Amino acid sequence: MAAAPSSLASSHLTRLAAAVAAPAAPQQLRLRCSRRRAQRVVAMAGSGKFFVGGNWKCNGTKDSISKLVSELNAATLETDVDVVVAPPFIYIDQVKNSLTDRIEISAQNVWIGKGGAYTGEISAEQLADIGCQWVILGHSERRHIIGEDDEFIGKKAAYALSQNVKLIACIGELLEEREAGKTFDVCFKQMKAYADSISNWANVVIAYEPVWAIGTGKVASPEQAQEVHAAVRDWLKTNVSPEVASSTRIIYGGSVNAANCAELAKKEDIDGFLVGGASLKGPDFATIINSVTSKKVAA
Ligand SMILES: O=C(CO)COP(=O)(O)O
Repeated sequence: MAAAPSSLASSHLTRLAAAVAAPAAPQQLRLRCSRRRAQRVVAMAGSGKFFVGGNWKCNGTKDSISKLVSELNAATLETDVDVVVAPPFIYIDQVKNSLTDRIEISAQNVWIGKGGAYTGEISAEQLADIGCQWVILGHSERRHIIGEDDEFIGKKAAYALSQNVKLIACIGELLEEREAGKTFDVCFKQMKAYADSISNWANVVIAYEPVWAIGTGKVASPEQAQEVHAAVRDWLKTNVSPEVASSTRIIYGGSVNAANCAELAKKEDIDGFLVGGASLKGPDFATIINSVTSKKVAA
């Protein structure tokens, strides 16, 4: 692990404040990834299904979650979208017992290995036991506020997958890393840590979440997101396999909302979204899920 959580937390907050104050970073990335439209038959290839996750983070009460679940149960959702919500651990059982089976459940974290004398932790076996099918790992808030590093995240990923808990594997660069032209380097390093630990990618979704876009209202432009998604897919092609590159969904997260989702969804390599704040409002989250229709039009 890196520095102490408290200093990490304050420097992270400083960065977030800077990101809010600063204009979006000029695009400094090298356009070294070829457009591979010819290789991907439709706007979304691979496993085919658009994927939308709602990361509720450390939000909610029994009452507010009950209201949100009612909104989601009442929503009309496009059928060809995989939908997952990630409540705080303590409400997973409530959500599991009240939410339509149409939507799967994710945890926001998991212990690195088998359960036991690990105070305050939750194991992958326990997630599986209560019917929680997914876990989000490598989220920037756990990397930069809690201090989880690549190796720790990779081990968690491997263990969760070994217990048949599917993985939403987050990556993403800080604002200063983007401004220094290091976006690809940072994302590829984070990808390598996953690749070193993962042997079967069938149950993995990659979430590109630029840290400067998370919770700031500064969404990446569709071009900025597409550029990184295409680069990550090329990285998978070179470093894992062409099959994994074309079948693994790469979703975007960071200030996605009901108004900006359609333009993002049109991009070839954006296979869905990981949504924070807007996933706490049922109708908005439903609009984001249903932005798959923009993808179909773009195809
Ligand atoms: O961190 C996120 C999802 O994991 C994104 O959060 P926001 O949608 O609130 O920016």
